[in-house]
Amino acid sequence: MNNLFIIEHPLLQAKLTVLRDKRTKRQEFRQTLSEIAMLMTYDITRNIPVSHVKVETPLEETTGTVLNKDVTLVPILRAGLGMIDGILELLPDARVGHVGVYRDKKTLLPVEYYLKLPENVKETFVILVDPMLATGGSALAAIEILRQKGIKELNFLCLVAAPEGVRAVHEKFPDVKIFTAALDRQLNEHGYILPGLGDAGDRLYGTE
Ligand SMILES: O=P(O)(O)OC[C@H]1O[C@H](OP(=O)(O)OP(=O)(O)O)[C@H](O)[C@@H]1O
Ligand SMILES: O=c1cc[nH]c(=O)[nH]1
Ligand SMILES: [Mg+2]
Repeated sequence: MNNLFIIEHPLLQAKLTVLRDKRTKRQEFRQTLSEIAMLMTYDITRNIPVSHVKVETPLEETTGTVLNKDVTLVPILRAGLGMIDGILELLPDARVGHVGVYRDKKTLLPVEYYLKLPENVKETFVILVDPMLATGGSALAAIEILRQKGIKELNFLCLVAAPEGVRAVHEKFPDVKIFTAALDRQLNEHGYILPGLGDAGDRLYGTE
């Protein structure tokens, strides 16, 4: 699939296994999700725009690299928040916008309830963040909102994706880059990802 990037690094896959394990308790789940997000940031920023500057080492002048675009992280509440601290470890200066979308448990349709973005968001490198891409409804709702704000280039960082969700996003927005640690098998009849890791928001916040 075009514009789908599966990050298969062993360190990351080992952490994903901890998250999948139903015995993993809240504190370890939180910590591990944050760590995995940090590791994925390394990959997702591979194509971030840079410029070159002169730098003096103690021995001579050489050419160095600086990032030349501000970064905006946009977590989809609530579960996306669980990845933000880890990403900020590598991008401490990033701005954070918030999009509140939850999935109605019966209809599985997205319900939007909050939006706050930085003023200049369309001039920045934007990373939309949510650990779970299931039917794709929540991601699509968030992407529509960001597109309406004039954001053209979008990177979507998730952890576990279902083929149904990837298809739904790419049917409508083929140019959105989706980065994930796993492309799982399918959705069950309640819209949960199989094998998945359960309800990410509930496991993070103890609301199961
Ligand atoms: O692709 P979809 O079918 O839309 O499902 C994925 C969404 O479901 C979960 O959120 P949830 O609705 O449980 O909200 P929460 O994060 O507040 O728990 C998850 O964090 C995604 O946002
Ligand atoms: O498997 C799933 C699907 C949607 N949301 C989750 O948190 N988990
Ligand atoms: Mg949830």
